[in-house]
Amino acid sequence: MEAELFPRARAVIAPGAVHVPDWLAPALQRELLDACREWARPPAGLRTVRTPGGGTMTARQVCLGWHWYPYAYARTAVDGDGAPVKPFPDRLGELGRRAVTDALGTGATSPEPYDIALINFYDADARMGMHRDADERSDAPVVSLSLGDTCVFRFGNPDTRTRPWTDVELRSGDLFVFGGPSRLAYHGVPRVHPGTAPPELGLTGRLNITLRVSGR
Ligand SMILES: O=C(O)CCC(=O)C(=O)O
Ligand SMILES: [Fe+2]
Repeated sequence: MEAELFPRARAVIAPGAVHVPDWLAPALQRELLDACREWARPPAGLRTVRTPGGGTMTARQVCLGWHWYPYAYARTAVDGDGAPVKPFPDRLGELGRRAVTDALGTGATSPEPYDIALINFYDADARMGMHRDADERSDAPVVSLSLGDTCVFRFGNPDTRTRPWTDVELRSGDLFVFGGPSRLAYHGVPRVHPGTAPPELGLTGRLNITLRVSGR
């Protein structure tokens, strides 16, 4: 990664949606990457998600706490090997709370604990279409952590899949939190920039971890 002339600034992208660059220290990125490699193993490991229309998502996914499939949550990998979903680790819950406080302030923390992690792995050609995270029964903010390659993260509005939106560059270690009026905003990943991960991390591709509250 090139050295920046100026450090990238934290930015409010929409009401309740905040980008905090370089939130995860390199050692924590390494720890999370190692953990993702373990979580990706079977049973209930990394899988290709099939949509009801017959398509497949190009980002592959593994879940912790609750298993997401289009468009609901289950306790087992119902669209995979059927195994029980791996437990949601306490340390991710703590990380989620700290992320919300740092991004949105103490008033924004959810009374319910974070209990879902969706981990998406993007290779150079993977992307994610515009969608809303609408299968949770909680309005607690979604916490997004990025590792590896830089991507374009498109953050839109709650009403339409189309403009207005803002394209944000998410790099390894960046935090993005969306809650409040932006909790149900459409968002997606139109592009990953291959080969942009910090070399010392040791990841080819991009991982994104979203932490959520199920409300169940
Ligand atoms: O990869 C990202 O940055 C976004 C992932 C996402 O929107 C999701 O998992 O619902
Ligand atoms: Fe999403």
